[in-house]
This record gives sequence, structure tokens and C-alpha cells, in this order.
Amino acid sequence: MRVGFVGWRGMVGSVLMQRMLEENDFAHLSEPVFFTTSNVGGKGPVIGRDVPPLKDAKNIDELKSMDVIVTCQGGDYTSEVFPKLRAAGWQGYWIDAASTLRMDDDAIIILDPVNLNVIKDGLSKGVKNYVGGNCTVSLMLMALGGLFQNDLVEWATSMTYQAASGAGAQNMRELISGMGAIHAQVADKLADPASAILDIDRKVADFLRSDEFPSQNFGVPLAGSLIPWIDKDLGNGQSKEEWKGGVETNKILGRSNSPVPIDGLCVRVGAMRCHSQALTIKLKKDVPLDEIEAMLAAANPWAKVVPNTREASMRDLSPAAVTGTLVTPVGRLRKLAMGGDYLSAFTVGDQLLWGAAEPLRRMLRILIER
Ligand SMILES: NC(=O)C1=CN([C@@H]2O[C@H](COP(=O)(O)OP(=O)(O)OC[C@H]3O[C@@H](n4cnc5c(N)ncnc54)[C@H](OP(=O)(O)O)[C@@H]3O)[C@@H](O)[C@H]2O)C=CC1
Ligand SMILES: N[C@@H](CC(=O)OP(=O)(O)O)C(=O)O
Repeated sequence: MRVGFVGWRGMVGSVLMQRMLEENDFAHLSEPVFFTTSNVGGKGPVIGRDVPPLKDAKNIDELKSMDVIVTCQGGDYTSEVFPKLRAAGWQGYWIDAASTLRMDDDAIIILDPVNLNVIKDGLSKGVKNYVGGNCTVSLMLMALGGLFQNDLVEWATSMTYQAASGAGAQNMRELISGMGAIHAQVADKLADPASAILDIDRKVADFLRSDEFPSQNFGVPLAGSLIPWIDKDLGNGQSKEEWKGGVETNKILGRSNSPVPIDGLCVRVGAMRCHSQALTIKLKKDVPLDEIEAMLAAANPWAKVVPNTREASMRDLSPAAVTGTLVTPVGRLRKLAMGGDYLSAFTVGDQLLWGAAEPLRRMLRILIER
């Protein structure tokens, strides 16, 4: 199988390369080929063996000779190149991290621990386009898959706490710069135990509202604040990120014809690369909590149930605990005051792993092992 990689040196692509090395995936590829939009003829990534010089990611003839193309290059690249490649008669498999093709009828959203049946059905029907889901959606389904598997969800609403990485590498840098700049404003006062906290606070607030605060990428401060809107304004009061929560979840589950209503508010917070979300779930029936916990834990090897105690929640259910790992813990599970069929849950997940690179890596493996 000739597999071409586009976007391998970006943030998502780098995580993909790292995971492929960890899982020894390249040993299963006879001919990995690496593409670039900026450095044709340059050196490819270090994967433990020689790789040919980088090829032009816009060259349709070069791309056409691939059996599979895996791209983390982004939506603009997909919009520009994918239609040309198909128009040129290319019949290969296209595996993509970008959202561009996700809702197309001839594309499947890939999250195999949750929808391997949908993926296998697509493969048997000759579907050639496989697209990673929105990070928030994938992470929610990795954690709560057990409830959907058992068809227990009547509706769900999620309030998200999304990391800077979802907006890109520059935004992660800006978050840290903002934290550092805030500290620098008040470092002398902080060092003095006798200084008044309200003086420190006033200085920080003035700085957050000033033009000096580094906010070129987000447009407003994230460090020391939050941003209650993610992605485009759909014009109906809903953000595009919130819209994705409903449509993508149902497409992944293969139930777009009988959708489960899922909606909520998406908020950017000052975490680096872990998205968290608090959910209120209306169950179809009053199932005992221990049964719910067992279903969640059994759904896949990564959904770890965290006991609903203060200590365990603080220790295991945070971006600091989860970042850089594949676990998608789910905790704060309890029946709400509204009744036995109302469940609360809180989940955390690394949005560059299950939220972006890992479903692509596993899809490639599914194709290789077919
Ligand atoms: N960020 C996220 O959380 C998620 C992103 N995605 C999708 O993945 C796409 C890629 O996202 P992301 O990885 O964040 O994008 P990046 O901006 O990190 O990388 C995209 C491309 O930019 C080029 N590039 C230019 N300068 C640099 C540099 N200094 N370092 C690395 N690459 C550079 C590279 O192309 P070249 O080598 O050709 O020059 C690279 O492949 C997104 O557009 C989105 O569609 C999906 C889910 C989550
Ligand atoms: N929109 C997500 C990141 C992302 O890339 O999403 P999508 O793959 O749906 O465009 C966030 O900002 O956290």
C-alpha cells in the first residue's frame, strides 16, 4: 500500500507521527510517502528508516499514485486539492482531520471504538472518504459511549471548557504569553507578602483590558479570562462548534435519521490541550448509578470511570492529569435533583490525541489490516 502523508509536521500531524512511531505503524507500511506545501525536495520526518524527499502536496499526479492519503493539513488544503484529485479519477482512500468533508453523504466520521460498525459498513459499501470528528464530539463519545451503546440517552446538553490547542499552535503560545505577561505586571507586588491583593487584582484587570495584552490570535484575552464562543456564528444564536455537537454525534452513531438532541454552550478556557465538558443527560429510564458506571467502563478501554468523590475528581478529572494521555476519564456521575432519569457527568480528554490524531491513525491501521 502506498500511503501519502500531508500535514505531518503541523501540530496534529506531529502528534500523529509520534503515535505511529509508538505503535510501530510504519513497520506495516511498505511505502510511506511524505508531502509538503512549502518545502518540496526537503527531508521527511524521522521514522526509523529512509524516506524519499518530500513531494509536492499540490501535485495531483503525485497524489494520484497513492492508495491512501492521510491529511492533517487543514480545511483549506482539503477544499483545494480533494475535488481536483477525485475529478482526476483517483479512487484511493482519503483520511482527513479537517472538518470540510465531515457531513458529506459520501464521508464517514471515524471514531472506531464507538462506531466500528459504521466504518466497516462503509468499507463494504465502497466508501472512500474517512474524516476525523470534531474534537469535543469525539472526546464526549469516547467517555460516554456506553450510554449511547445501550440507547439510554433521550437528550444531552454539554457545557464545554475547551483548550487553546483547538484554535491552533499560535493560540497555545498566546495563552502562555498572556499568563507570563500577567505575572510580569505584578511580580514585584506578588513577591511582597504585605502587598494588598486588591491592588494586585486591579493591576491585572487593567492589564487584561489594555491594548498591551497579547491577544492577536484570540482577539480577546484568554489567560485570566475565558471566551464563551468557539468557531463561526451561525446567525441563529448557535456557534458552529455547538452545532457540530448535535450533527456529528448523530452521524458518528449512524443515527442521523433518528437523532438524539444534543446541544449546549462551547467555551474556551485557559487549558493547553485538554477539552473538558460538563453534561446533563436525560436518560430514557431511571437506571441505577452502579449499572451506568459499569456500562461506561465497559464501553472501551480508554473510558475510565472516576469515583464521584472530591479527592478522586480533583486528582483524576482535570486537564493537568489527562494531558498527553489517551484516557478519557468520566466522573461527577450522579443523579440530579430533577429526578432519577437526570444524570450529570464530567469528562476530560486530550484533544490532539482522541480529538484529532488517534482516530486517523487507527483508520489507517484498519485499512492496512483489511
Ligand atoms: N488543532 C486542532 O486541535 C485540530 C485540528 N484539526 C485539523 O487539523 C488541521 C491542522 O491543524 P494543526 O495541526 O493545528 O495546523 P498547523 O498550523 O500546526 O499545521 C498545518 C501546516 O502548516 C504548515 N506549517 C507552516 N509553518 C509551520 C510550522 N512552523 N510548524 C509546523 N507546520 C507549519 C505545515 O505544512 P507544510 O509542511 O506543508 O509547510 C503544516 O502541515 C486543522 O486545520 C484542522 O482542520 C482537527 C482537529 C483538531
Ligand atoms: N473547533 C475545535 C478544534 C477543531 O479543529 O475542530 P474541527 O476539527 O471541528 O474544525 C476547537 O476550537 O476546539
